[in-house]
Amino acid sequence: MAILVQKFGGTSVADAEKILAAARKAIRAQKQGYQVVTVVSAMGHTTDHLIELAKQIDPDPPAREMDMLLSTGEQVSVALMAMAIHRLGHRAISFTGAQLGIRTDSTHTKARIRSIQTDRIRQALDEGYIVIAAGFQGVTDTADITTLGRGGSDTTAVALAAALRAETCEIYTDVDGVYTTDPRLVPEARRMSRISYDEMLELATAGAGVMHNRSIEFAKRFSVPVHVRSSFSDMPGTLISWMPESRSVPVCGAAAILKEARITVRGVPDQPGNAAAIFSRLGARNIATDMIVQNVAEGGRADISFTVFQEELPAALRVVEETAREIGAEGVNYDENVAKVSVVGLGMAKQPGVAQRMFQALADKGINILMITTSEIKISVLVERDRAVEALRTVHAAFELDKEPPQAEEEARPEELGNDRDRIIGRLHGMEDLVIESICLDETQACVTLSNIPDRPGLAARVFRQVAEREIVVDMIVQSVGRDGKAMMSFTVPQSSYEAALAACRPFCQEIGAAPPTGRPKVAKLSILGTGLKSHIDVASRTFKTLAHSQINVEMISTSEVRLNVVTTGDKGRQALTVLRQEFAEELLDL
Ligand SMILES: Nc1ncnc2c1ncn2[C@@H]1O[C@H](COP(=O)(O)OP(=O)(O)O)[C@@H](O)[C@H]1O
Ligand SMILES: N[C@@H](CC(=O)OP(=O)(O)O)C(=O)O
Repeated sequence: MAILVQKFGGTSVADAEKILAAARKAIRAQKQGYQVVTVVSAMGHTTDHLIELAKQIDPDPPAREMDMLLSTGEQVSVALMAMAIHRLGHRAISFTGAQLGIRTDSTHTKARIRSIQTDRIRQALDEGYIVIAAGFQGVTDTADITTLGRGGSDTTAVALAAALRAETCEIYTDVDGVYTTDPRLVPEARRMSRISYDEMLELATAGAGVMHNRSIEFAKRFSVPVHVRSSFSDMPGTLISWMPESRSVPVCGAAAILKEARITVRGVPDQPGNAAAIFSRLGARNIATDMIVQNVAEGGRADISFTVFQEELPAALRVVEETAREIGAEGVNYDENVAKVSVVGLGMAKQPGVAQRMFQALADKGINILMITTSEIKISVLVERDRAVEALRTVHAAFELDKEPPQAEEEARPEELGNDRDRIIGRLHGMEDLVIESICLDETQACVTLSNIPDRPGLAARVFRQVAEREIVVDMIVQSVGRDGKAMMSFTVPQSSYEAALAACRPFCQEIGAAPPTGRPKVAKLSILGTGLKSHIDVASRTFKTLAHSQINVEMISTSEVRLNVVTTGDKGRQALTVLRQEFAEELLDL
C-alpha cells in the first residue's frame, strides 16, 4: 500500500479546531487508500514562547536543556492530534522523535539526522493506525533529545518520506503553495504551480521561510516529490520535484533575509591560510557564514567581508576578533543593519545580462548595493535593512515575477540518479551527510577588478551596462564594502573578452575618479557541485584550508546550496583540482 506523509506546521495546528481539521485530512487520505504518517509541529508560536521563557532564565541557555524544552512543543501537538483522530472514530498513535527511531548527531539545537529506524512506524501502519510523528526532534546514540533547527519539522517530514519510500510528502501550511516571493512582504507575489529542487533549495536558504532548506536537500537526494499546499483549502499547491515551472525565464523567484549582519576583517595579511583560519573557527562554533567576499590585496593585505545571521553576530564577533588578532589583521568592523535580497532561477545560467537587470532596477530606485555575490542560479545583494522590502518588491517587478511564465514541458530527472547513486548514498554514514557530485576546473576565464569605486547607488548597474553593451558574458561577480566609502568589485569573463572588458571599464573608472581597472588575463575557477553545500557549513572552510595548505591563494569565492566556486591564479588550477578531490574523496560521487 502506498504511503503518504503529511506535515502540518504550527499555524495549521494552532488551536483545537485546526487540529480537528488536520485530523480530517489525515483520515481522508487513509480512506483514499494510503497508509498515512502525519508529522506535526508545535502549536502556533509555542516554540517562540518557549525560547522567550528560557531566555528569561538564562540569556545563553545550555543547548542540551534548550532541546529538552523545545521538544515539548511537538509532544503536546502529537498527543492532541492522535486524540482528535480517535475522537473522529479512527485509529492513531503518536510517537516522539525517539520512538520514531530518528537518530541524530549531538549538535544540540541544530542536529542532523543520521538514520531512521522505520520498523515501529511500519508496524503501526500495517496495523491500520495513522502514525502521528513529532516533527523537529530526534535522539542521539546516548538517548539525549535533540532538535533539528528552527523550521525543522519539514525536514522530519521529508526524511520520513524518504526512509519510508512514500509516494509524496505533503506540506500543509498557511499559504496555498510556494510563491514567487513571500506574499506577506510582496502582495503581488504569484503562486507557482511547480518548482525544481535546486531552485527551491536556493530560495529556502535565501530566506523563503515556507520550506526548511534541509528538507529540500533530503527531497532532492532521495527524489521525494513534495507538495506544498494550504491547510485551509483543498486547492492544489506547488509541486517541488526535478522539473522547474518554466525553462525560458531567467528568474523564478526572489527572497530576502531581513536580519543579516556584515562583518569585515580589515587588512588581513595576504597569505594562504588566513581566510581558512577565520572560517574554520566560525565553523567549529557552528556559525554559518554567507556572502563571503575577499577584496583583492593591496600592499600585501586584503579585507575579508562576509555576512552572518544577525542573531549570531555577538558570537561571530567574539571568534573573529580573536582570530584577527592572532593572524595580525588590522581590525574588525561590522554593520548590523543590513539585509540580503536574492533572485533565483535555473534559467539565468544560460542568459546574459540578468545581474545587470537586477542592479539597474535597484539603481532606478536609488537603493545602494553594499555587497554582491553570484552563483550560476542565484544573485544576492546586501542592502540597508530599511530598504530591503522595497528592494525585494523592485526585483520582483523587474523580472515580472507576477506574470505566469511559459510552462516547461518534459520531466527532467538527471541521469546520474540511477541505482548507482542509491547504492553510494546507502553507503553513507548519515542520511544528511554531505554529498558532492563533482569537482571541476574551468581554465577559460579571466578576472577584472575595479577598486576604489565610490560606494553609491547605480555604480554596479553602470559597470555591467558597459560590459553588456560589448556583449561580454559575465560569469561570477563579487562586490564588497571597501574602505572609506569606496567599494571593490571583481568579475570573471571569458579570456577572449578580457581586453574588451578592461576597455569597457576604463572610461567609466576615469569618469568617477577611480583607479584604472586591473585584472588577470587567466584565472582558474574550481567548482564543487553537490547538495547542501551551504548547510554543511564546513565546506567553505575546508576548501580554504586545503588550498592554503598547498600555498594556493583564493582570489574569489561564491557559495550557494548547490555549488561552491573558487577562483585562484591561472597556473594553480590543476593543483587545486587535485588537492580538492583528495580532500573531498569521501564525499565525492564521481570518483
Ligand atoms: N516564497 C514563499 N512562498 C510562500 N510562502 C512564503 C514564501 N517565503 C516566505 N513565506 C512565508 O512562509 C510562511 C509559511 O511558513 P511557516 O510560517 O513556517 O508555516 P508553518 O507554520 O506551516 O511551518 C507563509 O505564511 C509566508 O509568509
Ligand atoms: N516548532 C518548530 C519546528 C517547525 O518546523 O515549526 P513550523 O512547521 O511551524 O515552522 C519551530 O517553530 O521551529
